[in-house]
Amino acid sequence: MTQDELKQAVAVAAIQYVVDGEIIGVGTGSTANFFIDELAKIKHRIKGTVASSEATAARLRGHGIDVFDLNDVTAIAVYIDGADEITHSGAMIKGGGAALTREKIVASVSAKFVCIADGSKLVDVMGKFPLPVEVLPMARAAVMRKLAALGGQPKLRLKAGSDQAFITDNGGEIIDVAGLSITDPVALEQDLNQVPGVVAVGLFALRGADVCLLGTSDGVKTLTF
Ligand SMILES: O=C(CO)[C@H](O)[C@H](O)COP(=O)(O)O
Repeated sequence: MTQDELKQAVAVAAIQYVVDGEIIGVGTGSTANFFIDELAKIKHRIKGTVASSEATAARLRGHGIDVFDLNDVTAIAVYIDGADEITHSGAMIKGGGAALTREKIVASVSAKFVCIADGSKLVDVMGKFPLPVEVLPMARAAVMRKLAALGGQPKLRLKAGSDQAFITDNGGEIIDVAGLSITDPVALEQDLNQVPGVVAVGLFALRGADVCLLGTSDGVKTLTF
């Protein structure tokens, strides 16, 4: 199976976690996009959604699915999103699609986090995928020095085909940190959360996934944490 077929398979499997009559949190990225297209087929069953990015909101609305402002919502039944890496304990690196801050906020309000990923995302130790960190632009250099002091190789994310910084939906910039071997993701997330100028770190360990639907050539495997 191709990687896209695996993503499609987990997107289909995720529909069983959609709670009828409730608001669903929706992630960002290519796997989340497959899920959105599946969700559109049962949109009459849900109250609506909260989106983790402008791109996701646009895709949901394109399917005629209601998108609520998080400020108008008190509870989200389930949050469904992809990941760049996930461990056997449900900790994740996210933010390859630059939506980590809103993803973390929407996930924090959600009763359950269902991660949907192709099998290549399951790792023993995270860090092969560079860790995305969203920063306020004025703090970029200061935060990069701190990240280098932690042993990482920080690199400012650029707009594709340009030498300009990529700007997130929140007006922030993204630093991608290579070279980290993340043996204690909870401690690293706590430490990086304390660095002034960091808006959000793409480590989801303090609030990891509750379930991971993993696409493999043997079918969709369900990991629960
Ligand atoms: O965190 C994310 C976006 O910020 C994505 O969930 C992550 O990058 C995985 O993306 P894809 O499903 O395209 O592999």
